[in-house]
Amino acid sequence: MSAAPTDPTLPQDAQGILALAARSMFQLFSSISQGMFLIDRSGRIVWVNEGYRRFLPALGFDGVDQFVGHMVEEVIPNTQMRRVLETGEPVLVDLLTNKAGTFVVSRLPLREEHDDGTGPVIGAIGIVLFDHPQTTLQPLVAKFALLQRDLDEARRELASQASRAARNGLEGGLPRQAKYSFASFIGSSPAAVEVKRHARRAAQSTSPVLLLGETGTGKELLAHAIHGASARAAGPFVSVNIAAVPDTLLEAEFFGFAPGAFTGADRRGREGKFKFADGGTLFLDEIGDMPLSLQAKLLRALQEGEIEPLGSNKLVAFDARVIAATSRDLPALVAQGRFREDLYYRLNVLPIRVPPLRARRGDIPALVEALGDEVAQRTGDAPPELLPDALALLAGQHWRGNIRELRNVLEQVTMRSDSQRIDAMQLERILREAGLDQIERPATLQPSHDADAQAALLLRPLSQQVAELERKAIAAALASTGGNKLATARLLGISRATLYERMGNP
Ligand SMILES: Nc1ncnc2c1ncn2[C@@H]1O[C@H](COP(=O)(O)OP(=O)(O)OP(=O)(O)O)[C@@H](O)[C@H]1O
Repeated sequence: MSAAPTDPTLPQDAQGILALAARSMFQLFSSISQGMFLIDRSGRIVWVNEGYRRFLPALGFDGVDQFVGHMVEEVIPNTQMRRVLETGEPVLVDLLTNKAGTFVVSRLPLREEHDDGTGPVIGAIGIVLFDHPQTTLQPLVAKFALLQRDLDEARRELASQASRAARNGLEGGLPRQAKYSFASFIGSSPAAVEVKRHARRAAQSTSPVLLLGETGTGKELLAHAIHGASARAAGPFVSVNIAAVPDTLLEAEFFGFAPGAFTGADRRGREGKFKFADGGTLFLDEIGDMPLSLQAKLLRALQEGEIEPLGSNKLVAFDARVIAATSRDLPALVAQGRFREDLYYRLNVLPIRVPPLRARRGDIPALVEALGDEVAQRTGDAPPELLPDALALLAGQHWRGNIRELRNVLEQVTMRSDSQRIDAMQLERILREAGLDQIERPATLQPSHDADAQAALLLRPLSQQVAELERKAIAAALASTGGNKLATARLLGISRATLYERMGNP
């Protein structure tokens, strides 16, 4: 059988075929990727393709001359190209965030020609696979952001534990003490002052406290502060996040277990969180997620002051003050039969509603300053300075994730901006790049025809304008106190009778 005739336009030797494959792969990547550049052995940019040039303005360059010829880390913030040069290892897929946005990138080493591909590294190639991954790779990026957030929180916690340990002269065996005090709760708006007043009062009592509020509003922070200001401050502060522990492990986590209580259990048995919290405070976070099957046992423990470790048949007394928290609507869960009514009343002795950030927008400048300093300390960058129009833009947002989300935005600002002074336009761009889906623009930042409309609104009878403002203030205060009239009246500095009168005469 004769071999098929070879194509005379193709190289006939293996080396030639490989060289051709490498050339066409290079061209293919150059045309299908969003952009490509090359650096030499010293890390200097030596070439960029057409695609890459469109990122230059966002990186702060007017022309390619300001980019090519410079060291890669001088012109691309947060780049990891140097590592590829140093290790010779490719990074096939990575996320890069800098002031030009977030990108999915590849980094490949370039080696001197060598038969087995192990020649010395003579440069590297950077490829932007996707820009705007927020839209193209939304699920992946959302997951990444979530993981990043958890990692940041864990790092913060570790850092603060380490500094406390250093202060206490401890190496290991950290005491379980309050991490925050009332001073850590930033805010002097009426809603913030009111919630701190309630919490301080709760610290003087021994009854159970129930902290209610959206995610990220500071419920855990307040639980620490209440413990730290209570007579039990010298005792332990022990917390259980009920939503984070699998249902099957919760009972052992709460009450402990006797030696050999179940297959796989530690032979020596273990004490539970109730016992760990003896003499101190037990913080039950996400109590609304407590499985119904365990609620009866929790209720009994709270009523009797005794627990029964799994598999022990023995009752053990404990002495812990309970603070519970939830972002869920407990009365609704009770109505649906998913939360025991008797347990709800047992926990709801001192309820404290923690207002969402949008109900205390006046605290945003102080929070920006405190959280900005904290971010700067961690990243080693200077804290961002937000100009008044940028602060107004922040104040106008909905803040579904509350303080946690605000901190995240400040982290993005520090990471994505070169200048320290940020105005509303820069901030709006960063918010968009950070994936904030809906950006509210406050009236003061609307285009001028809106400003005209605002001016016209001021030219109406004063009584009408005052009544309107009063209605808005009452509605906002009612929303922030969850409809509690006494707290609303206090917040607004009026008597309850006046509040009822104003509500009846809108
Ligand atoms: N008033 C505040 N001042 C300063 N930092 C705050 C304030 N409130 C919350 N934080 C910070 O915001 C983050 C979230 O707060 P925290 O964990 O207490 O909220 P949470 O209501 O318990 O949230 P979740 O329900 O999701 O557990 C924490 O890092 C906390 O330190």
